[in-house]
Amino acid sequence: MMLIDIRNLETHFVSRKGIVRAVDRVSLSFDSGEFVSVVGESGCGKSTLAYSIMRLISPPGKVAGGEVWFDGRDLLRLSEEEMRDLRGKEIGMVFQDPMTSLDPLEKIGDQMVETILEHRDVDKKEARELAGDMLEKVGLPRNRLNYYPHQLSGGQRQRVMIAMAVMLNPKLLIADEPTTALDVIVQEKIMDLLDELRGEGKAIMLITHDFALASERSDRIAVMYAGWLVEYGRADKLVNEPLHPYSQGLIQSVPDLWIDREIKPLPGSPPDLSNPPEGCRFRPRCSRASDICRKEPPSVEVDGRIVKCWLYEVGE
Ligand SMILES: Nc1ncnc2c1ncn2[C@@H]1O[C@H](COP(=O)(O)OP(=O)(O)OP(=O)(O)O)[C@@H](O)[C@H]1O
Ligand code: NI
Repeated sequence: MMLIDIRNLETHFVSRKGIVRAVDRVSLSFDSGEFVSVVGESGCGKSTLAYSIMRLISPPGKVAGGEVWFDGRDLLRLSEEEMRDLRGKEIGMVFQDPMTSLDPLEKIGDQMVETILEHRDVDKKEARELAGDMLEKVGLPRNRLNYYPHQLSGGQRQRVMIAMAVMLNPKLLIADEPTTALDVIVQEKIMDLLDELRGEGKAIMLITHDFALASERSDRIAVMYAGWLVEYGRADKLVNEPLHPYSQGLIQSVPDLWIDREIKPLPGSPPDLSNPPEGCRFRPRCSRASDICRKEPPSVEVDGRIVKCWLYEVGE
């Protein structure tokens, strides 16, 4: 049994224009000690997938179907109280902008200690000790406990967020664009840190629109397009020989992946999800589209990978 097994997950947002199927029957699973990246352009449903796992979708959004098996339990069937206890303790999450999740008026150490005391049976002194240990673990000096968030750089704040996300020793860490606002060197250091946590046996789910970043560290890559999981499989295979035309397009548009190769930008942009194209949602941008693509493609297993594309349906 895998640590996390997502089956047919569906999350909708109801808008004036209709129902937005931001996560549309997505299935994927991975195990402890695996680093999985979820990639895709803006608006393809990556964050919605993460928030759905954490049950943090609020109206007008709603998880409309599916299962999220985590360590033997379906998270979608837990009570709100069980879920609150599980967040942070069993699944940690780092969000894109640390300033929205850190309290600007409270010192880093006090914020960390509060969370530890909520979940752990320790006294204040022990909690502070643990908070200091966690800062050191993410490469910050202990005295940062006495700093306010605004006294830290963006990279340091992101480290604090990661320290807070892993201080209760969760089995899974979900990081949604944790390095987007950071320069390349700091970005690499944060990636090293995630790598290290994977090395300790945690599962890492990194959400990023940066295919190059994903390809460097991941064991597996999930490619999302317009709410669909269009390709999922081992990272090395997916990067070297992408199967889905969207994966191919994404990879060809990334400068860092190959040196001797012409970079081809991927024309167009993802559809408006309140009114997606009929059949394959990638069809209007796909150079290999044919008549059959007016029908929704099946998810096919090819070479240990899952691909949602008619090209791989045997007999078509
Ligand atoms: N609170 C919301 N209300 C209505 N629609 C939403 C809401 N949050 C997300 N959506 C819609 O769901 C779809 C997926 O959005 P999501 O934020 O999950 O994409 P993403 O892949 O994380 O994009 P980005 O790379 O920009 O973060 C988009 O069409 C978006 O407009
Ligand atoms: Ni997002």
